[in-house]
Amino acid sequence: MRDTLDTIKWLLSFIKKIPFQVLIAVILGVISYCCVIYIPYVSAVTVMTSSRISNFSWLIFSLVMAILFRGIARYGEQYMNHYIAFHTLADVRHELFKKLRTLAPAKLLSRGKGDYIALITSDVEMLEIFFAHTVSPVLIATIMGIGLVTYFSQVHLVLGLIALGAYVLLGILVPSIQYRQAKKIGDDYKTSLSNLNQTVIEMSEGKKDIQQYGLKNQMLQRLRQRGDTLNRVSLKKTGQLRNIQWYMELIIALGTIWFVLLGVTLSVQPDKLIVSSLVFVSSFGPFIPLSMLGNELLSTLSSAKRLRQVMNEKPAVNDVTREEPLYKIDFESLSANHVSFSYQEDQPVLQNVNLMFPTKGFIGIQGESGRGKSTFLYLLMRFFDVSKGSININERNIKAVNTRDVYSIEGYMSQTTDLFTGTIRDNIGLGMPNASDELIEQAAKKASVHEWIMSLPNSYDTEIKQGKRDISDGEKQRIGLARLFLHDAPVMILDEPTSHLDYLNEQIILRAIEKERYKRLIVMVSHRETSLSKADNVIKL
Ligand SMILES: Nc1ncnc2c1ncn2[C@@H]1O[C@H](COP(=O)(O)OP(=O)(O)OP(=O)(O)O)[C@@H](O)[C@H]1O
Repeated sequence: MRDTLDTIKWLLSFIKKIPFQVLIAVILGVISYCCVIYIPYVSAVTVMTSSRISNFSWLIFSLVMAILFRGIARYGEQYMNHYIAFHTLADVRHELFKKLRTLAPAKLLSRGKGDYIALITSDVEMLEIFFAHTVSPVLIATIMGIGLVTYFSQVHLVLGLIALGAYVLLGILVPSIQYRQAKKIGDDYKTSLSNLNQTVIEMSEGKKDIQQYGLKNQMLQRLRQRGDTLNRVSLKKTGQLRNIQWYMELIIALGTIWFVLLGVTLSVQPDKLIVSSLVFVSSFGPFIPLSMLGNELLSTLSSAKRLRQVMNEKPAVNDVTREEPLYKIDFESLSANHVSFSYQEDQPVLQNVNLMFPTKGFIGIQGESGRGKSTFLYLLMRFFDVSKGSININERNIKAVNTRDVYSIEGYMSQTTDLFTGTIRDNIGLGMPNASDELIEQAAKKASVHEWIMSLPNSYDTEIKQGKRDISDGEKQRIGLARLFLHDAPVMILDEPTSHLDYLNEQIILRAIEKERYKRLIVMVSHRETSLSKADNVIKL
């Protein structure tokens, strides 16, 4: 419960930034429902109190005006609600991306891609229900409820109480019962949707293995199972919605019968009873959307809770921005001093590692699989903070070096290079968007990828399309290397850059790296003897 309230507070904090728009939406909503009620009210009153034809022409005029105002106000209310929703959704997305940037890369390593996609797309989209269909409708229903109950109470207190009861049932009780009933379904729905997303991604990425190992039927079965689970949960959701419509109609029908019967029993004046009954029948408009809200709000709140969880997650490391700057020309030393590290308590990955790197040269790092070689490189890059000891740059603890300085002194490259949608030029110049063509070509030449690029029809302007597999791993790695050379950091940290490559491509990359050993420090993790044989010194972890 506390968590739900905190989540609602969190959602409201976005709405609070645009109170004026919310106020307009509420005013327009109230006007629109007043117009709806005004139509039967004025018709009944005119019919009962007048027989003059001129009054009927006034009635027609006022009905036309009411319909017109109703249309305009309703459109305006919907427009404002969606304006509020899109504005706040953009705000949420902005905050989410900002947060993901602080969590990257350490805290994102353990999340599945399906999870991200669900988070960034459907979870954020789900908040629209809250922003567009909850906040102002609740305020409108509250204002309308107070006004209507006051009106009916003036006719007769009991009629006021019946109206109050019907509105409370429709606007509060039905949605909260539905909310409680559907609580589990909301979470199940999200989980099964995210599982289905994950399976589709895995199948798409692992299609070669699926083909090779004859896993087609097995994977299809898994896909079917996950699809069936999602269908089952969706059906449950729809069933609940049907029930709610039932309850709603029952409340309106029984409420109206009680209203008229009690009015007659209590001897309310017949003309007043007729007018107020007509008003009562047409007064449910503001409460019906609320009674349908429980189901929707549940999924919305479970999405919001997931988003809030990410927003509250603490980054593995906090960026340092306020220390005295270091400049890369000043690079003097890099060392690990009594470094220990564990991802989970009591499961040490590295223990008491001591290393002093030279300022220039080619240092290889070797070790059995799982010994923590990649982890050690993460610590050198400060993707994670050490559990004990320290990593020092220029004899200053890396925790007291501005993050931008760490990244300008150290460049990192891993086993695979991710290419982004854009041209090859953009991809090489990723870290230096204003780099001249000359600098980009120089970097590409150093990485031995220039000739291949020139053989493409649009050379450096060749577009790379996401997901298309028309660039080999070797070419990708060489583009990654060119990116690193352009970055021109005095320390290059490489995590098995040739592990996916054939001998020829490995040698091309190694030759490119090797030449740099007199200019900068290269720290390279590798399993391959052929790669490590070129190193000046090989350290075993
Ligand atoms: N993000 C993580 N969260 C928890 N445990 C992790 C994480 N990343 C790695 N590990 C674990 O830490 C240990 C060291 O992993 P690491 O990738 O650093 O080893 P490695 O020596 O580079 O292995 P390999 O040579 O196979 O790449 C492994 O047991 C691994 O399962």
